[in-house]
Amino acid sequence: MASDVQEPTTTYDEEASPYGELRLDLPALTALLDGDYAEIRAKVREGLVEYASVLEDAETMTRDEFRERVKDVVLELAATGQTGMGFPEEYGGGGDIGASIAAFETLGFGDLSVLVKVGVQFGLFGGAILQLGTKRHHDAYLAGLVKGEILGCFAMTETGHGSNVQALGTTATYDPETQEFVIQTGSPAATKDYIGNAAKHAQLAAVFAQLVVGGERHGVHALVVPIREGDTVLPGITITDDGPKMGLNGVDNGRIRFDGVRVPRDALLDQFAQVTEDGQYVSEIDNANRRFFTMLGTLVQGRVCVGAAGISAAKVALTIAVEYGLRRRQFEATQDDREEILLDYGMHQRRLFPLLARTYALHFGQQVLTTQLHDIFSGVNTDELARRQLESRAAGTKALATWHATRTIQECREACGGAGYLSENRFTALKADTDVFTTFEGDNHVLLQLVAKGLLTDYASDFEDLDQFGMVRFVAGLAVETVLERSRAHKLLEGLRDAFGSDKWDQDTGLLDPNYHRAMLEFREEHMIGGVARRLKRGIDAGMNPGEVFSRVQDHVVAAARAHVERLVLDAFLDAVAEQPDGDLKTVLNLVCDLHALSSIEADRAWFMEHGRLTSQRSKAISREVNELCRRMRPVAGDLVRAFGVPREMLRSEALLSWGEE
Ligand SMILES: Cc1cc2nc3c(=O)[nH]c(=O)nc-3n(C[C@H](O)[C@H](O)[C@H](O)COP(=O)(O)OP(=O)(O)OC[C@H]3O[C@@H](n4cnc5c(N)ncnc54)[C@H](O)[C@@H]3O)c2cc1C
Repeated sequence: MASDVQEPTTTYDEEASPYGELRLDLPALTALLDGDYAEIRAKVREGLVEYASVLEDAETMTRDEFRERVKDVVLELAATGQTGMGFPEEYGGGGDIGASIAAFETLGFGDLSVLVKVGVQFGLFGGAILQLGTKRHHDAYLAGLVKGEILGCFAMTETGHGSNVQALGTTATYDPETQEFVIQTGSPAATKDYIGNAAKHAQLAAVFAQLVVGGERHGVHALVVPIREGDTVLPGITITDDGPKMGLNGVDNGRIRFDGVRVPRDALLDQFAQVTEDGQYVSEIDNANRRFFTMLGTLVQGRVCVGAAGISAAKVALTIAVEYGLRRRQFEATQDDREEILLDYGMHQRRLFPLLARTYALHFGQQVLTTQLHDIFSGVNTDELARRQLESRAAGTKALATWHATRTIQECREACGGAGYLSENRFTALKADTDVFTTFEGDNHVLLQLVAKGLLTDYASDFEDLDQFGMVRFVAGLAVETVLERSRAHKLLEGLRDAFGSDKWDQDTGLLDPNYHRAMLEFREEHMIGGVARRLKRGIDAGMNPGEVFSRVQDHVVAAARAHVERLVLDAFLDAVAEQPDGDLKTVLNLVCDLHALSSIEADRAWFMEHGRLTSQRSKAISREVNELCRRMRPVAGDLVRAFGVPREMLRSEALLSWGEE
């Protein structure tokens, strides 16, 4: 695609602009976005182009044919080594977790059934074997699954329980006579449900079940259970298809029931708990809750990947909408004798550019998360607190990124008008396939409650022992001063007054001052966390049931968590900009970051006004500034989306993207 499609019709007073004339070095920006794993991303991009026809196959093939096609693509990818990068080298993997996330993120530009099937096979199933299993499981399965010779599924969710996994109904009961576990589904609600790879292709399942040893229940554990040989489902196992879905129809999701299925003692993935031959349950982690959350914590990579994929899907949508906006004309709006370019309309800029800026912010937020994950899982960082913070950050980033994807894809579809509605222009698949990102790997609202739990308890060492009610009791049990201390908003305000040298820092500071942006987001975060803590404590002190207190405060809890992650994302963007040497690239990034920060404040201006941080005058000034920033972004908008490096073939949209060419 040409990089100089249409010059904007709007002119600017460059001298009056704090950014001056905008020039963008496209390769330099792409290199910055691709980061440390540019080579791997390039390889995955090439691969995407090779099997680009899969995007069309999703529309033309029957569901059964398409599932087989997707499976074949996944196996081809496995053969090239693109999907095994996170596994140890001794089993044919690449031994680099950061690389595996970068590869997955880049795969997110392509067909999302392929992406999700890769996620199920290598991330979920492979991740369970790697993280929850021990050497004998690694020796038995890893080399085969990395090559795609062993296909597996991750059978955690049941019809009755998705978010509350601790309440699963499937049981694995140890029989010391035969040294086997007996897997039993029990009630219909305990049927494994929505399980990717289960309906057709998986030979093995990592089954999550309540472990019963010597008549005693020890909570949820995972076991490897063979479910199929060739196409034949094994005795005692019933598998049914989940049927057509809203999207991702290249993935074979299914339901599994187990009736007295026996597996050897070795089938228990026993990294965190073992069962001896004579039926003794042994674990170094005494507390069942903590054990459970420790096990789940090792699977955090799945969440990191889904957030990354959401951001990639948003990039695809924005690339199409901005490129189309640079070509499509409607109405004669200026003196020019031609109709106006869509992207020159203020409204079009307003709709797309804040989303584009936020995509950049989330990209940098995700980069920080990936680095943290890599360091912790590669043993570079062994700090326990950092591990807990990583889990929280992964949950929060996944929620923000996937909601952002849903919103962005819809706006971009509308921005392409009727053309956006045609399947050949990609939005049908983007909308349908990403919709569930907000639900799987943890429902977003539930994930944000997890984030809030960490914040309210300051990631205390017993953080993982606490369920919702435990958390309420924990906060309620804190001394009043401690709860007040948790609300650092007051102190923060004093600090800000000193730092800005003004009592009215929130009115006097320049709207484009990054310290102002950060201060606003930090104030909101601290104020909200403090407010939640006080409300929880007040409810308990008044003798209310902890469950009821929590339920009443829940909207506040989720808002606080969201505010926290918003601030983390802004910090990541600010840091990325600050690290750049002075020059054109930094200037453009500053503009994008300013737009992200100010449009975020604008989006929540009711809250800031309610809490005395924004006068109505300043609020209006912020809206004017957002408009101005959008106008200024217009000349570089095309290159800002091109820097994402979405391969042309992944956009499809032939007619749409050649619009206006003679
Ligand atoms: C296409 C697809 C693929 C999937 N693949 C797999 C897979 O391979 N393996 C697997 O194990 N699972 C898989 N899942 C399951 C998925 O992880 C669950 O659907 C998800 O965790 C949500 O659980 P649920 O459906 O039971 O929803 P529920 O937990 O019933 O939630 C329903 C609604 O209630 C709300 N809610 C729940 N609890 C609370 C609370 N405490 N407070 C306030 N609101 C609450 C939620 O926000 C949500 O909006 C898949 C699902 C789909 C749709």
